[in-house]
Amino acid sequence: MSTLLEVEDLWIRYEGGYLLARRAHEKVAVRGVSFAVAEGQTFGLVGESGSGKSSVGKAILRLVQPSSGAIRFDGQDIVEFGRKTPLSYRGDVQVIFQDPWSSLNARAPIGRILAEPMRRHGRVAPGKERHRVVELLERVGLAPNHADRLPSQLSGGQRQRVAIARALAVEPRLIVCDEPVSALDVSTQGQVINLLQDLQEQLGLTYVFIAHDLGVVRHISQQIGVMASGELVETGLADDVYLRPQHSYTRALIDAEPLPDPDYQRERRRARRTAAQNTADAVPGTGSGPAR
Ligand SMILES: Nc1ncnc2c1ncn2[C@@H]1O[C@H](COP(=O)(O)OP(=O)(O)OP(=O)(O)O)[C@@H](O)[C@H]1O
Repeated sequence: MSTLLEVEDLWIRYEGGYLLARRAHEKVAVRGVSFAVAEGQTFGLVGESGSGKSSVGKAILRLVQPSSGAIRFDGQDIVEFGRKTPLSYRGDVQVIFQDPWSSLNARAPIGRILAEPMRRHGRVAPGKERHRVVELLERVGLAPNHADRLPSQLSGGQRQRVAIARALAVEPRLIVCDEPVSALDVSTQGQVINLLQDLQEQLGLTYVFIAHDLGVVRHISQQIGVMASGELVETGLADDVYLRPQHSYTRALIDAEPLPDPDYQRERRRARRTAAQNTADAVPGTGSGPAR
């Protein structure tokens, strides 16, 4: 499997304005983050609020310019684009935000919201727009007549499906999913995650999936990276990170989940038993370990 996205030693600093000609403050939001994502796979990026996840996503989307480091997409360093981002990259890399309500034009019918990016990126032949819109709506589980409705006439889950369809309209290769289910109720969250997984299988999409809930990220990711204070403190296969976390911050993140996963609890009990056994084995005369 080939690597589609490679982030290498990424640093992002925000300058906080100037006070009496002196720099008031500088915020280092991302500190030397590196990871790679294979084509067709999902890299989950988790961490609490303010840990720097969205800043990494924005740098991939070219919404912030990194202070240093490289972001290679299909081998090309996109940091070197500087101020000019080619239209082809804007099409290849799309985003789904947390709040579909604020990311969709409230006054435009859904059909227009979907047709506009297709036209801009030359992804539709003249006269074929309605056909493509209906195709996209069906792909995300909506009905053709949703094309004539306004965002306000849809539920939160349906609006997020429209946001997904809009991302698909330009036939991207990579989608940055920035907390795409955080604003939805639990049953709708599951449906949207399943939809994203189905689309990945059907279209070979690659995702960077940002969330604060490790339980959600685990279900959709092959690899997970855990961020704290701008640094990637742990990375690995999704089940290893979730079931056998090495970093205390990762454990705290899982323990903070409202409904601890039974797999995780079972794995933690097993790890505690093994640790107790090892201690007993190492200290003569304690526990059930053999006396030496
Ligand atoms: N434009 C900006 N100017 C100054 N500081 C910023 C800016 N954007 C983000 N920050 C700061 O950078 C740090 C990382 O923010 P970021 O949004 O990347 O974190 P996050 O983990 O995605 O948090 P959340 O889940 O709340 O979005 C935070 O301390 C934030 O206040």
